[in-house]
Amino acid sequence: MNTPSSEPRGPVDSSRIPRYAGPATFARLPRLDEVGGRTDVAVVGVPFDTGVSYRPGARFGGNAIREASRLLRPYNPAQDASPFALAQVADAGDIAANPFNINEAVETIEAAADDLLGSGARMMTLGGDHTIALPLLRSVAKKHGPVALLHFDAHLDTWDTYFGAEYTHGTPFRRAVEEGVLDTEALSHVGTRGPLYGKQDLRDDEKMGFGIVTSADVMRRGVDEVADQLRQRIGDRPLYISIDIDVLDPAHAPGTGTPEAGGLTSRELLEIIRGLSSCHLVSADVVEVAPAYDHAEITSVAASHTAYELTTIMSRQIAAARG
Ligand SMILES: N=C(N)NCCCC(=O)O
Ligand SMILES: [Zn+2]
Ligand SMILES: [Zn+2]
Repeated sequence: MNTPSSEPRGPVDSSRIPRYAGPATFARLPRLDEVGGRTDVAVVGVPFDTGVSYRPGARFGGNAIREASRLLRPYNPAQDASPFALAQVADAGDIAANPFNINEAVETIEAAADDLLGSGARMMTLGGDHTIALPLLRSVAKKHGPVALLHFDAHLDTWDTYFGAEYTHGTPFRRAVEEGVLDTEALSHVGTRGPLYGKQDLRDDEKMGFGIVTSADVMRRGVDEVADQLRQRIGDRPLYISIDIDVLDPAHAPGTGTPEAGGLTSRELLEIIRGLSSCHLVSADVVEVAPAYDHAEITSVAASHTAYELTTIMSRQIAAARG
């Protein structure tokens, strides 16, 4: 059992056991049951993609990210931290969501998140399609109240319905605003681009409280200025970061279901995240990795590094809070 006085159990030592050997956990970390069922940061998969509007396949994203994360090393120089030594990080396996019933799947994901967050863990969730952000945010809000949201995505995901369905990967953040689980003073999309259904999409989104940093804004203003602006908007509120991997340009993330040209580079994404290391990050997700469209693990490597930076932020804060 991990207690503040016991040392966290870290990843398998890749100088003794080849990193390509054995079943994959995120970053070769222990499974949750190997650390007594309690952890500070739970990396959890949600193999669910019944909410997609175009190419399916994100149900395989979590395991692709785990496979691609074998090469992550324990010290993160960009944040000057050893995330797996500062706090216990463990792989909590997958949430078994019903692929034939979206409403039931959303309930299952919320209940599983309640259990993990209730045990004191922060969640680093690996999707799955973007539908899963809604039950995750519901659960986070039960614990922290309405949270600030930083949403990296080519898309707004604040649309209303598709084919009459309310729970889809294009609608989670409209539902979240309607349900009051978000702090509407601190909502930002980053990396937005591509064609919309109409100008009203932007008006609706603004009315919900979102600010937009487009992909072109990131290019023109640079990552430091963008991170500064986001930090100011977030302040010391509890923050949830949701990263749709299609925020990256298809050159950096071909393995996804709804690709849009003109996106961020993986370097830009990682640098913006690092610029947010002082924010109070309560949980995060990386979603929409669909390995069937990937090549040479380009997308899943980018996603694994993204999850590594987010995990580092959470671990540093947990260690700092312990003093
Ligand atoms: N969340 C993602 N990846 N995509 C949403 C796109 C919704 C649409 O097809 O309009
Ligand atoms: Zn998207
Ligand atoms: Zn999305």
